[in-house]
Amino acid sequence: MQQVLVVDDELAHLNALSELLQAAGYEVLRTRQPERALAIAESAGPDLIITDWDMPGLSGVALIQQLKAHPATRDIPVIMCTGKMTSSESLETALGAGAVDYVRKPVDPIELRARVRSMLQLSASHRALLAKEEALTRQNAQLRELNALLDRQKRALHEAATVDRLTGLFNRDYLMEQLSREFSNAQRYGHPFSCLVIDVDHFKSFNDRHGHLVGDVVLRDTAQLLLRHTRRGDVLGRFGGEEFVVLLPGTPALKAAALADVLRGAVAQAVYDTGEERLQVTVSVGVADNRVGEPPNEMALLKHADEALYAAKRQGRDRVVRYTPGG
Ligand SMILES: Nc1nc2c(ncn2[C@@H]2O[C@H](COP(=O)(O)OP(=O)(O)OP(=O)(O)O)[C@@H](O)[C@H]2O)c(=O)[nH]1
Repeated sequence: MQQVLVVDDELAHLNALSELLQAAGYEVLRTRQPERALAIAESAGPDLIITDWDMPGLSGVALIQQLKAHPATRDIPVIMCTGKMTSSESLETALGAGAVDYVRKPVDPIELRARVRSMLQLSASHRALLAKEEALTRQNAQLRELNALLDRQKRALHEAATVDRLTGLFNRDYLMEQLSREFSNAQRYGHPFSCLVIDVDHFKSFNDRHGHLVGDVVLRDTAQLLLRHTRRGDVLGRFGGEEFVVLLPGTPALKAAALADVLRGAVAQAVYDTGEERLQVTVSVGVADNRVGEPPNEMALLKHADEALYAAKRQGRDRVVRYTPGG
């Protein structure tokens, strides 16, 4: 049942209005004290308030202003009921304060019922709209959360697909993708493009001597060391096992070999302290670019770098060898 709060200091008016509304099927809350009306409105949350204008203590206009200032009662429609509504100024004052309508005293029962009914209908649709808006806001927040979750999952999937778990560098698949892309770009724009293949020397015997776990730590630390010495734009990844690849867009073989030697030297100087032993490893590096030997595609370039790496191994390891055709 819809609830109407009636506020009027005159008992006769209060009774008359209450009876009228009850007869029309509304539940009536009533008070003769406008100050109490605020508390009742806040706790009961009636569907409509009808208030007198002239009341001791708090006038109807002041009551409406206070109701409108409070978030819990702000949206309750208020009808001003008074004999004052003779001038358009007083009508303007009442509506300006926040009343949605007014009725004149003495109250015409038919008019009052009609105004109350239409106001309650309006208020019900207003509430339904507010509820829909709230539901939409909630759904929007849920959608935002879902989107953020999807983004996180997408990032995690992308990372799983492109990152090597042991070292945190790019993995073989990603390296191959980038190799193909950078090779095509370099060929299209006539830019130099180099590739380094870096392999830890005698890693099998290192593992045999110190254990696979220590071997893992060395691979991880070597990866970080290589990362520190490469630039943004260089693509560094673990190709597999104890082999790393660095793609150097915009870099010819000579400069790439200089960088390779910096990387080789950094690895050779690094000391891995196991607590019991201070261990060192070296790397051999093969260097090739898209000019020397004119590799027709990215796989040929990689093969050139691999051939240079094996030449470095043959020549005694811990060194950098540049690819030369027929060499
Ligand atoms: N700890 C560790 N070892 C690995 C990993 N992947 C490959 N290896 C080891 O790396 C070693 C590579 O050995 P080889 O390919 O024979 O080469 P090498 O002993 O390094 O000898 P050269 O390359 O000729 O200097 C093997 O013993 C592999 O088990 C890894 O993820 N962790």
